Amino acid sequence: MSKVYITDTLTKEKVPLEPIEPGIVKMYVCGPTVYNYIHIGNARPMVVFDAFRRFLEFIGYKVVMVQNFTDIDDKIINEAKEWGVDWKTVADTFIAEYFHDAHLLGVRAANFHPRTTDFVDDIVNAVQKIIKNGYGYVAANGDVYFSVRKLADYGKLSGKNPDDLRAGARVDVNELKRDPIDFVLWKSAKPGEPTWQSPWCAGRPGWHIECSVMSQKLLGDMFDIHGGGEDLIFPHHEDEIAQSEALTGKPPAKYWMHNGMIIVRGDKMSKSLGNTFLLREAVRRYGKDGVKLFLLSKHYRSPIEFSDDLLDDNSKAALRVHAALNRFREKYPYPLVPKEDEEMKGMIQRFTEALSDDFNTPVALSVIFDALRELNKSMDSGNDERALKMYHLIKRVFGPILGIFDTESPKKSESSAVSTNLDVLIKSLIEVRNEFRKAKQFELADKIRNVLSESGVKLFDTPEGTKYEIIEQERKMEG
Ligand SMILES: Nc1ncnc2c1ncn2[C@@H]1O[C@H](COP(=O)(O)OP(=O)(O)OP(=O)(O)O)[C@@H](O)[C@H]1O
Ligand SMILES: [Zn+2]
Repeated sequence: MSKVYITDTLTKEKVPLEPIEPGIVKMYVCGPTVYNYIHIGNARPMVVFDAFRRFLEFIGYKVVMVQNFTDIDDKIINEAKEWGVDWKTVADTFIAEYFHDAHLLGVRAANFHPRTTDFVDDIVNAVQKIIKNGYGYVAANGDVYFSVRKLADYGKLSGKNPDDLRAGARVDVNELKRDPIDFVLWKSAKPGEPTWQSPWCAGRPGWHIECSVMSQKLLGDMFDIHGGGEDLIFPHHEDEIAQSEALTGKPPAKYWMHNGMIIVRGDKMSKSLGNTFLLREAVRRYGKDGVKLFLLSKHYRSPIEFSDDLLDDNSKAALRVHAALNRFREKYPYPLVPKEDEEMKGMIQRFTEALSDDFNTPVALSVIFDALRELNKSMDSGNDERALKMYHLIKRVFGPILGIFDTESPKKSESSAVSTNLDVLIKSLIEVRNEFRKAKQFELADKIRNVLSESGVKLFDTPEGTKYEIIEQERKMEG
């Protein structure tokens, strides 16, 4: 089995992946809080860790993967209140929508998809143990907090220093915590909120404890890789380490892997900031493989600036691959298996080496595009034998490892025709608005902006011109 290197967030070094149990990689990836449709930022860890898992399987590992759903949280409760339904209806709805989107994107389900509220008994037991071990305390109102100062090396994952955090912390007059940087393990409910029984008060788990408990329950005290977006390093993963050390004396995972953020004009794309581009809309406009190439064409730890143009370029690249695969299959509808020759071996080796080097997908993709060029050349020159080899590499070896090119390219369906027309329509309105602005007829220009905004189309004036985004279209359509 070839050696795989990954960048471990804890040591900040590229280290060889040496699983605790040889041959098996146990991986836990933090999943979404389910109160809305997922956006293209949430899709990044889904795509990256799914592809990483496929790659590990390709080189011979067994992989056990867990991805949780946070199904109770203030934001879920607030949405439920707004819509006049209970929290569970909101959570169930967006878990169903999550699976719809994962399927659309060709992201395989994890082995386990635990939900927080299915583990409340275990969470209560864990909180009790943390208190018993001297790391937790009960506040006057029944909240339970983790006492950060009990851990000498708190902050080691994020590089944050408890004294600096303390200096920057906002201290409430009604402070229940003994130290402003303590974090909540169990929180009491406000009137009307859903509750679970506990020895301290009727309430619900804090956010961080769920992942410590579910990962321990499903993967053991210590597993191999803990993953998620880098926005979770602090406080979520830092606090998970603190909790696991308080519970077992060990950190939860041997390695930490974090994907970089999808950025929109300097901010992280996030449901709570409302600057999202829904994954479903992205797949509709750019195709599943266009979106996946967009997410995999940069190294997983680098940020990606959200850009229509970049998505468009990747969508076109995906179409070029589909066109070549289709052309080959028109001649050979049921292509069989070619004999592996030195050229194929060499390309597989380059591909594998790239992914073994901290999962370098941009380099791996360049091998796919080399194979694409050779496929087209071979078809042009009538070398069908070599064309089959290149087809085989793209369609059956490289594609499945990255989770791309496994379905037919999207046909020009009615919906994509609608979306093309919509794009033309919006761009024409933007042009008209710019004409008005040039003529200093700002009232009319604003009217266009407002009408678009009411239809869920948000305009952004950038140095490269006016761009638009369709915001939360599904919700707008209900109202
Ligand atoms: N902009 C982003 N780029 C890359 N990954 C992201 C981005 N936003 C969230 N993630 C990742 O998506 C997963 C689900 O996160 P979560 O549901 O907290 O998303 P969110 O949009 O940030 O929501 P919220 O606004 O509620 O914090 C996590 O692994 C998180 O790190
Ligand atoms: Zn988590």
